[in-house]
Amino acid sequence: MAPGPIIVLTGTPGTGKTSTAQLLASSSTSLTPPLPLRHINVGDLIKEKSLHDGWDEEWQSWDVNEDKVLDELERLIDERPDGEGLILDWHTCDAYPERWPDLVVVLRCDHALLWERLEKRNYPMNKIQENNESEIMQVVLDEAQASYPAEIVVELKSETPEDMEGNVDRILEWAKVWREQRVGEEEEEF
Ligand SMILES: Nc1ncnc2c1ncn2[C@@H]1O[C@H](COP(=O)(O)OP(=O)(O)OP(=O)(O)O)[C@@H](O)[C@H]1O
Repeated sequence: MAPGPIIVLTGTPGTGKTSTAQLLASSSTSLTPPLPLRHINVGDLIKEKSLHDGWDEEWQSWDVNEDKVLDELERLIDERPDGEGLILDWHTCDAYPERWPDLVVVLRCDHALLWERLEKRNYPMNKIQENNESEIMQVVLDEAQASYPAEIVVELKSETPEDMEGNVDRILEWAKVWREQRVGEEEEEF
């Protein structure tokens, strides 16, 4: 069996990547036949495996070492079991090699709603402002569109629980079609 798809799930912090990825990963096993999608929270991985060069006090975040992150992700990609796909959940996406993603999902959210979400998390004001401006200026969407072919980049609204459920359904539908195409290609090669 061939490996499953690599889905890049990106967006400004607070747009709902982790919540969506968790629902997507848990729902993916209920497909028939199952197409397990493993959720990789890249931010957590950076902390757990120390893939950084220390803590940035001003921005209250880790100074990420991209080379280490890419090496670790490459290892996870190469070692994934047959049939398993990966969801790469991170607030940036242009560091990944172009060959990695089969789908790039950019979550979007109204900036006032995003402000509220980040305030609830007790983010420092400079970080709330920076993320808010970034969402208004669609920085992550531009980054995704500049880095990957247009046909694999999709922008999805993530403002309500219904949006999230609809987004997960859409991604699962995409995964089913992706798998059918792969099986067809394998049969042709055979
Ligand atoms: N579609 C949605 N509808 C309602 N609430 C949402 C939605 N998406 C996210 N939220 C809420 O917004 C907050 C941030 O969500 P989440 O942690 O999933 O975002 P994130 O993009 O992964 O953030 P970060 O990049 O900082 O990890 C959470 O409280 C979550 O419950």
